Amino acid sequence: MFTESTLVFIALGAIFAYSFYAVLVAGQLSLGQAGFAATAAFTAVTLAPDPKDAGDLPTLLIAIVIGMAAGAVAAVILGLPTMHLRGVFLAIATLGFAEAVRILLINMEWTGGAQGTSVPKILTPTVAWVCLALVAYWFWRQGRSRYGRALEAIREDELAARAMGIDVGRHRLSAFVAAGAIAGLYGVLWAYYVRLLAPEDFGFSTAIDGLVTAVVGGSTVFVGPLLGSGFLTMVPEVQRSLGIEAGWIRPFISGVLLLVVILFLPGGLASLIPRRVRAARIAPSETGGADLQGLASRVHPAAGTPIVTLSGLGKSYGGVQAVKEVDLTIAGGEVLGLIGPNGAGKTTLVNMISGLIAPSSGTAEVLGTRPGRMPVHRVAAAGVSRTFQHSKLFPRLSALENVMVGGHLVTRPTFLRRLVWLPSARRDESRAWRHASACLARVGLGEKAGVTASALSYGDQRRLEIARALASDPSLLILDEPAAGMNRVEADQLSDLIGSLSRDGLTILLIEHNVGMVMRTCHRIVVLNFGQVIAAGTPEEIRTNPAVVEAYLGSSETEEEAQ
Ligand SMILES: Nc1ncnc2c1ncn2[C@@H]1O[C@H](COP(=O)(O)OP(=O)(O)OP(=O)(O)O)[C@@H](O)[C@H]1O
Repeated sequence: MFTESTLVFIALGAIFAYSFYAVLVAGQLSLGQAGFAATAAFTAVTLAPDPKDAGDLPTLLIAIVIGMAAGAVAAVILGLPTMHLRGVFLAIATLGFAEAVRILLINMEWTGGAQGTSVPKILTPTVAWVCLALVAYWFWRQGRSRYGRALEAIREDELAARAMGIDVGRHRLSAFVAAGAIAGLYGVLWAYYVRLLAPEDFGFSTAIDGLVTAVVGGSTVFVGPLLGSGFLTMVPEVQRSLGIEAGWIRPFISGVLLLVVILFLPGGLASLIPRRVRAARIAPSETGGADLQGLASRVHPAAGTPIVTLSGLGKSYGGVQAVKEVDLTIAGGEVLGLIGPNGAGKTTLVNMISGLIAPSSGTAEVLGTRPGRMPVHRVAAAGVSRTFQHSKLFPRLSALENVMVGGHLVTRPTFLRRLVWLPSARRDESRAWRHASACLARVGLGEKAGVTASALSYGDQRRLEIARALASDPSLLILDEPAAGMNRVEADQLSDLIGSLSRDGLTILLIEHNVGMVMRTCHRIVVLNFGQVIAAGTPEEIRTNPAVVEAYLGSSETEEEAQ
């Protein structure tokens, strides 16, 4: 059953599927890989020496280098203008590129046009499988690195990944370039195996085959493409051995399989060899310990120095003026409460402070940065970290992995060092594990490190967001309704935690509807109503301020008493 050609086609199919996997792990859907493969194949067979002069293996190696470089360059050229596109728009743009390449190649003389060009068959199953092993190895080592976690975080929730300090644009482009290089490798290997290389080998159906193989195999676990290719390549073999001749069976089964996988196995075939892979990532010995292993080393601004200065800050959405002319200073070490009725503009205001939305008027200066005028990850790097009103965890990652992503800014890149097994990479990874574990322990989730974020209770998810925000060692921590859904005991524990973080020198901006907790926890409170600051002062001053009682406290205290 395993003829030489079956073995080669399993390897080639898997390598091509890895070029889809490379971007799917970062949540990108690209169909341009056929174009990269075609560019690489024709460039390589044109530039590489003749095997008769140079020898089979040297020729193949030179062609592989040329092809991977051509694929990567094509990906940079296509990626730069398209990386801001998402989902189906990226798929369509990249598909357009692949079709344009195919049409161009058909109409060129040097490619042999539609007839194609003959290429010596010098690829052996051994070389094909060595190439596959190297590609699989690359993704295996990537998976547990800081870079791999950042890509997964982007796939799970791009906005939260930005807020954790991840440069999303750069990461998406590098994943795209890896896809281009691997598709280039596939193109070259294909060219040197099929004898006749034609632009039609890289059409729309080729791209769909690669995508289906990656998705059926599993696009979140590194063995997925290999499983997918093994499975789909074996379908016609099994069919032949059963004496079934019909040629439509393979595409039909591919289609049905895709449907079954999407409906019942969203993680693909690889999810059938499950959790062990994930669980092994969290050794029990690594989840204990409470010291921060030197990763929390930021020097916080001195108490009392202004770290947030807002002047005339405003934001309007069409006719709605969500925030109007807000002037506010937050001093280092302060715990500042931000309260106000629903729709008062609290979330809009903190979104401007953390750089997620740009103000329509006025200016904001936060820890020396200008949020709204620079990328969110640079504001985060200056020491701003936050939780979100509606949970923005990375749902398919474990609690510990969520917090490790939170530590992106305070940990060193490990991927390239992991490729060559440098011991320093292992040391850095375990420091990152221990740092994340300490953050989890601090919010009381030390025992739940291995639990998938989406499986945690609502209260635990709120705590996990705080642990993740703490992992970046922030100077300014913004908590957007962290006590929502918590009972009184949990809210009191949260209040104690905020107090202890403040004693560590953090500045905290707390948005909360639980007024009792805000009064107990904050040094100063600012009240917003209809986008404007209507009062600011100590908890006692706010409690007795008639305007605040009328606009907000009257109703919310009644609500609280009723609970
Ligand atoms: N993206 C948006 N597009 C249009 N209007 C928006 C947008 N975001 C917020 N608004 C409007 O701006 C106003 C302020 O909303 P915001 O969410 O900032 O209030 P909030 O004080 O955080 O409210 P809540 O306590 O309910 O969370 C509301 O009227 C809201 O409808």
